[in-house]
Amino acid sequence: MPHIDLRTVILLAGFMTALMAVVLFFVTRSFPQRIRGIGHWAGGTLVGVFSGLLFGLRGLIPDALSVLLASLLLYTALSLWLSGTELFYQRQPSWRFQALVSGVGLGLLTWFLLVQPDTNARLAVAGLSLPLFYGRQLLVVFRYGRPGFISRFFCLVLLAQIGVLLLRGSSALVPGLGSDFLEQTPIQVVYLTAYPICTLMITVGYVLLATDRLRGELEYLSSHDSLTQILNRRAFVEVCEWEMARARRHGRALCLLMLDLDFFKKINDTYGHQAGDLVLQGFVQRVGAVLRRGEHFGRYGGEEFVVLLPDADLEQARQVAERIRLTTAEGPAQLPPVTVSIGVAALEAADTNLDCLLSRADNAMYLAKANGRNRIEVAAAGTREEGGGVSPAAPAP
Ligand SMILES: Nc1nc2c(ncn2[C@@H]2O[C@H](COP(=O)(O)OP(=O)(O)OP(=O)(O)O)[C@@H](O)[C@H]2O)c(=O)[nH]1
Repeated sequence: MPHIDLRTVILLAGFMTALMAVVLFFVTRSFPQRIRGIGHWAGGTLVGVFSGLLFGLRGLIPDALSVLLASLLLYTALSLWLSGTELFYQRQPSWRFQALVSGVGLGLLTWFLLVQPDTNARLAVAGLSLPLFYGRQLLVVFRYGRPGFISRFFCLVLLAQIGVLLLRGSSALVPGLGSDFLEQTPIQVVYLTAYPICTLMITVGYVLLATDRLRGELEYLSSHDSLTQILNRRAFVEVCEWEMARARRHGRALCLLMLDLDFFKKINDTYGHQAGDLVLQGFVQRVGAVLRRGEHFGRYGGEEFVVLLPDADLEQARQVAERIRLTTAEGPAQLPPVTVSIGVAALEAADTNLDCLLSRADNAMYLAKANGRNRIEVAAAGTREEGGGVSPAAPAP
């Protein structure tokens, strides 16, 4: 095996991890405060760097510093990392678990340094207790992480780190395989090279997780209405186009509802704009409760909303519209009463684009307004012109 200066490896890895700590501190400062845990990751990385430096000075400084203080810093660093991950996923930090593992680990390390000196026992204690911190992080990411490449990458790196530590810890218990910390044995060379690389990759994982969270939030903000949290017009149109193409490909039905709250201006004028906002939110909540998975709901503008019903024929769509009309009129007692007018249109072969379908639903909705509001009008097949082909089957308010 080629000669590798292990002290240099540790110091170099410490330098690179210190750079990652700086990156994480920048991320902490520039990312929104609501994304929690990044500060803990940055702090843990910095503490870990000092711990690595002390370990690297083994033999040059007293053991109390290069073993005990270094270990204390390492357990602290891993506690901060674990807490950061728990906070990142809106979990309570597991303080008791962290205190227990750190307390038992540090107690045994002190015993095997000062009372009954035994290097292999210390390596075994560290190798078997530190994976508990990584294992718990792994569980948190596995349970609460957003499915996708970044979570998978992070879990794999954590698994690799757990493997490296367990290998080192258990090999210290096998007679003949134990060695001192900076000794040039194959197992120690592998351990002291793999461990810092995994540590570095974990810090890269933290940066990736944080940027992925921010990307997800920006994506949500750009596609959802800020008042009602449903799809905004742009995102709804995208969904509609996708569903229209799918319906055409598979020869399936598709219906669109155009909903407009009645006399909404009066609500604003009578109760104030804030009460108007609450009415809009209450309306969205009630309509959301009527809709099923796979049905899409968007805010088209002001007090105008749209619902897309894949695989629904006109009769099914009319039934959904009626449930929406009823639940709106029932409204909660603590909010100003409101009603809704609804236009229903089904996708037809003649609808060359989404605008055709939207305009037929819109026309039917205007007819519902003209016919007295708080009612449903259905655009009959083949109607393209304003006001044409309205079903008389619409229920009376
Ligand atoms: N509170 C609140 N009001 C809004 C919002 N967006 C639009 N509006 C109001 O909605 C009202 C719409 O009024 P109009 O277009 O005249 O329609 P309407 O009073 O509902 O009458 P009809 O549609 O004919 O039944 C306007 O007063 C807008 O200011 C919003 O986000 N919050």
